[in-house]
Amino acid sequence: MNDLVVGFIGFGLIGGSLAHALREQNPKHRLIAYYYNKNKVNSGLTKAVQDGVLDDIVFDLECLRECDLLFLCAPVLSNISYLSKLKNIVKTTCIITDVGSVKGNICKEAVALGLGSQFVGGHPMAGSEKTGYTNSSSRLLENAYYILTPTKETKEGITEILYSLIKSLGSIPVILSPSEHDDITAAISHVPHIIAACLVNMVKKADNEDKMKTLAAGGFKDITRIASSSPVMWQNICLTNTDSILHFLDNYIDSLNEVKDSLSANKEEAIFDFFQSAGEYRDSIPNTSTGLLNKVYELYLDINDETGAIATVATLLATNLISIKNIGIIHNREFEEGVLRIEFYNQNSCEAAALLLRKHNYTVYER
Ligand SMILES: NC(=O)C1=CN([C@@H]2O[C@H](COP(=O)(O)OP(=O)(O)OC[C@H]3O[C@@H](n4cnc5c(N)ncnc54)[C@H](O)[C@@H]3O)[C@@H](O)[C@H]2O)C=CC1
Ligand SMILES: O=C(O)C(=O)Cc1ccc(O)cc1
Repeated sequence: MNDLVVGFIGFGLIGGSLAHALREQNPKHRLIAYYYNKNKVNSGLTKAVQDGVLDDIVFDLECLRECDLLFLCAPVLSNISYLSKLKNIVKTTCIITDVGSVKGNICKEAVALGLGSQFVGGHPMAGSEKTGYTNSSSRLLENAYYILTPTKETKEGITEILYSLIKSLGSIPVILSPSEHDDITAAISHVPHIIAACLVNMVKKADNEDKMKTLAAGGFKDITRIASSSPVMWQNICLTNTDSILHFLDNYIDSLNEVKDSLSANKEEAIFDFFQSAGEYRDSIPNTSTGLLNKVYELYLDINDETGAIATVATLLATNLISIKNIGIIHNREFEEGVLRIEFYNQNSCEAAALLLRKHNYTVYER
């Protein structure tokens, strides 16, 4: 990729992670971030300059005139409001994209302002409940799906350029329409965040002596981790993807009422089926999770059912200096016969192991 001038508006967890990844991909890109308050500069931005991740902080949107590529990385409503301010500033050749969790409104606004031809919506499907540059890392984007939503008017070639750039940063680009994006993310991200917050608030209300908080175990913590996310960010998401969120919230309320009915009527079989069908679908979700917290580097491998087969694989990897984090036979619906699952410490080891094992005629599955 050529040396680019890349601008950021909003420079926290996601903006910072993109900047890290761009810097690693090509140290010669010029990376600049706009900040809206000259008198109280965000310490993350100053740190990014010290780290050599940013070249400059600018306080005037006019300074973004030189950008070849502009990432809007503030909360969704702020990103939308910047488009009208940028309209008479950016070059016509500048590609404008955003990273917001909702895509319909911003794509519509870009078209309405006449910026549709140079705008492509973007959304890295990776992140965490943490905020700010200090929590950012290029690893956040590694192997993460990164959705791109061109507008009806995006000029030919623009989406392709962004697609290649995203790929070169280690993410997996996927193209969707803005409405399909908003529907999918309402179901798999936005409603689950609301549910996590509801669960926490339910316990908070009932927990008069903090006994519940003290005793809260792994399951509760797993399902509510995302309740610690930025309230501003989630307020913005709820205010912009309202229709899709309401639709899936209605479905969710229906399913809660079904469970309630099964419990009230003591329907043993229905209660069992409820948990079983959820478990089956949950187990079928690929384990190649994204984000800093749960990244898993794993391979699956057919091996002969004979003594020493696992040891042979482990020895082959060890003699090639590839460290194993975990190894074991697994059985699930996808691999009915059972396969060997090997987990590694990082992406490089995982890729090197796949190459090596294939060279030794093993059948390797990467998910
Ligand atoms: N946190 C996550 O896991 C993910 C977030 N997103 C989206 O990325 C965007 C940014 O989120 P994060 O980086 O997580 O949040 P963050 O809170 O870490 O960073 C947001 C940054 O925007 C700045 N900002 C706020 N209002 C601004 C304004 N009016 N003008 C300029 N800058 C402003 C803040 O100072 C902060 O540095 C949001 O639109 C969010 O929907 C997308 C994928 C994952
Ligand atoms: O922390 C998590 O697991 C998340 O779900 C992070 C996240 C938050 C918002 C998005 O639009 C995408 C990903």
